[in-house]
Amino acid sequence: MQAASHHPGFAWLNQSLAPLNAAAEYAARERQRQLTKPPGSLGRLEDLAVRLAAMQGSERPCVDPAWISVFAADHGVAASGVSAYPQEVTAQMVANFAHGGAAISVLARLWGASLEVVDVGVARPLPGLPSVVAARAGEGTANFLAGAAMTEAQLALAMAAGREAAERAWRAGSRLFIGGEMGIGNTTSASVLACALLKLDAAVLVGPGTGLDQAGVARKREAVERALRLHGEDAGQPHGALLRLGGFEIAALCGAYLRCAQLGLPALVDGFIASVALLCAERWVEGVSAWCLFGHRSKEPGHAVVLAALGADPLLDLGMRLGEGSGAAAALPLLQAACALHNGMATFAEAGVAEA
Ligand SMILES: Cc1cc2ncn([C@H]3O[C@H](COP(=O)(O)O)[C@@H](O)[C@H]3O)c2cc1C
Ligand SMILES: O=C(O)c1cccnc1
Repeated sequence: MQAASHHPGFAWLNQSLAPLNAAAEYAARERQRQLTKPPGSLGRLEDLAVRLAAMQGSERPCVDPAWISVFAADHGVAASGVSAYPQEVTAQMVANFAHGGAAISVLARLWGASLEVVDVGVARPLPGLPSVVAARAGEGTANFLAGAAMTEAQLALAMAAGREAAERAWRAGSRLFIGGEMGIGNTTSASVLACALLKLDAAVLVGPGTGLDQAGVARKREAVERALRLHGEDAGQPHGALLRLGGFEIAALCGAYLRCAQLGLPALVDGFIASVALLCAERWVEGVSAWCLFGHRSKEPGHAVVLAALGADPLLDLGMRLGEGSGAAAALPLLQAACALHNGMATFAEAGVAEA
């Protein structure tokens, strides 16, 4: 763990990560060899079951019930014309999540996952949404083209919002955590965070987000370049990067992945923004990504770069570029299948099938 800050709000980050269980991993691998199929014939579904066994400390892994937290917040940089959509969409989508009408709402219902929405700092939340968890670190971040995006205290609050979501999932008996995000402008924040941490040029990371045209992408790239000139020196490590360039929802996701790794709760990672949050977490405390599986490769071009930096090879590549946790949720039934096959298939001995 790097010495980032003496702010007491970060003390929880000193807790050690949970260990992976080598005995359960071995037992699961042995079981896979005995199931009625040629060894290896279920491909990555076999590896998924074995990795989940190591994480859950059980020869018989299970991802149900799965838990989804969608973190929502606004971005000061949205005022600089970096998104195809206006900032109000963040609050409007929070209402849509609460009413069950968003893509992630449908997928959560379809696969039987519980879904909560956490307001980490929407600029102007719509009134009368009792089902939204309030964990507000502010009324959106400040525009990082003018100064730091947030204060130290706000960063601690936003990361604690993620920590608490992981703890709610854990207390509810969830076996898998999915984090999603909603925040107009957050692909700009995620791009500049990744540039600062990976020391890459804006051109490598910046893409269309919600659907900018060429001129829009050029404007966004210029904004990212300006932010790097302003903050790059102080943003080479995750604490400084999140403080100066972050979003509250990205910091919350970072905190959630860190807490999942401390608790020993496997996380299924979504697209570009979620992966950048995980990059922050992994740079903060090495080993967090060992607790993560990767749902999909987003069409946002920067995602491939961040996945490579994390050494990740996601399950799906469907051309999705939505966020909200939707790409992770789309991969959830594959994890369910991996566990069901692992736990439910007969062994050669049980079925009386001859081995090779
Ligand atoms: C209706 C709507 C629903 C969404 N759900 C997720 N996002 C996604 O788009 C945003 C990031 O793109 P950018 O940086 O270009 O603003 C985030 O809120 C992200 O989750 C959405 C965007 C829109 C418009
Ligand atoms: O991959 C993502 O997370 C993504 C891409 C574009 C827009 N919003 C989210």
